[in-house]
Amino acid sequence: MTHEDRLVDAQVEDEEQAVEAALRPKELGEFIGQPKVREQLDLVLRAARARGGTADHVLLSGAPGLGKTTLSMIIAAEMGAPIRITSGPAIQHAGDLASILSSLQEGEVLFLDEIHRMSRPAEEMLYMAMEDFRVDVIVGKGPGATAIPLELPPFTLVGATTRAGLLPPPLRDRFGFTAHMEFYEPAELEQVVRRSAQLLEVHTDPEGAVEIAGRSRGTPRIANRLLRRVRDYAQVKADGVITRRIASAALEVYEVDERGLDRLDRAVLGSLLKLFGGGPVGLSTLAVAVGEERETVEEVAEPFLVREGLLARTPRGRVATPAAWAHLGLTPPQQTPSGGSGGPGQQGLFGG
Ligand SMILES: Nc1ncnc2c1ncn2[C@@H]1O[C@H](COP(=O)(O)OP(=O)(O)OP(=O)(O)O)[C@@H](O)[C@H]1O
Repeated sequence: MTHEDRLVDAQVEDEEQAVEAALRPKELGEFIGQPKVREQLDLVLRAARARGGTADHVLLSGAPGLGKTTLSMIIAAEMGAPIRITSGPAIQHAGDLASILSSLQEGEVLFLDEIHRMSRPAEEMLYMAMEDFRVDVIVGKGPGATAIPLELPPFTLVGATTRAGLLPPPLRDRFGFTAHMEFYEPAELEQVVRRSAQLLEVHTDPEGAVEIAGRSRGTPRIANRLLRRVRDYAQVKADGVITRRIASAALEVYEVDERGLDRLDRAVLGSLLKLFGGGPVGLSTLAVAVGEERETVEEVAEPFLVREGLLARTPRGRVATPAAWAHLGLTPPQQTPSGGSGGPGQQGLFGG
């Protein structure tokens, strides 16, 4: 199973981009949740506008689908500035960055997604561009190479990263404002669902929105995606109105349970509980039992299970928490005096 196969994955799919664009809030007042980020950003932008200048560089960190691209567009809109969108992996040479920077207009917002994945020479060029609005373009090679300084118009860099800790400190320090985006509360996701339903002209009753929000893993992108699938179901199987019953029946078809776990998550948890007595069990052994690649279990399923407090990664292997037993409606085995579960899948038997 890959990221793309999953309804509850937070990565954006290609065909999803147009509909996402239609659902994006356009101004700060419309942006739901993240109260601290909104309040702080509002101050930064108001102050910049009052000075008649350009806003400070902004770093947004947080998991995929939490609204970093949306917020960068809002920053541009609130500043009345154009926006240029690119990403770290697209900038492999310093020259790529130089050509983007030299074509920016005064006050323009440059959104650099996945900024931690930029090449080293490009990153070093960015330091000077951010601080002095200047770059040195190197012409020629070897001992005859010369650096030609190029003045840039003032601009606002909005960098986005899933992990701010991956950024080298000199880059991190050059941002005037850093915001960490948290996962959304269910009540906030409910608002996201209600707002999107209105834009998509689908009728959702309050309970229907609650049901979708509760299964959206704290992520607006997933909430919007589940809403679209529930809308399909409501249109095909009912009168088009999303009620709690319709939402839960639709998401049962798509195998997304009431806590947002999908088939893969439940397969991992189910194996851990039923075959290995709740662990500890090694990652490789667990992956074989589920019939998936080790990386899929580790990178695709586990982060959410850990965040939900259903699974723990310990030095001795993966361990299910009491909440995992409760979620799958199973009873944990009696503890043996040695502290192990006594289940059939102990680390010693299967290695891993
Ligand atoms: N606070 C919010 N209020 C309403 N809708 C939101 C909010 N945040 C995100 N969304 C919606 O969720 C979708 C994903 O948001 P966005 O593309 O901005 O996420 P992202 O963090 O940039 O993701 P990635 O890191 O994968 O690029 C968009 O359709 C957007 O409309």
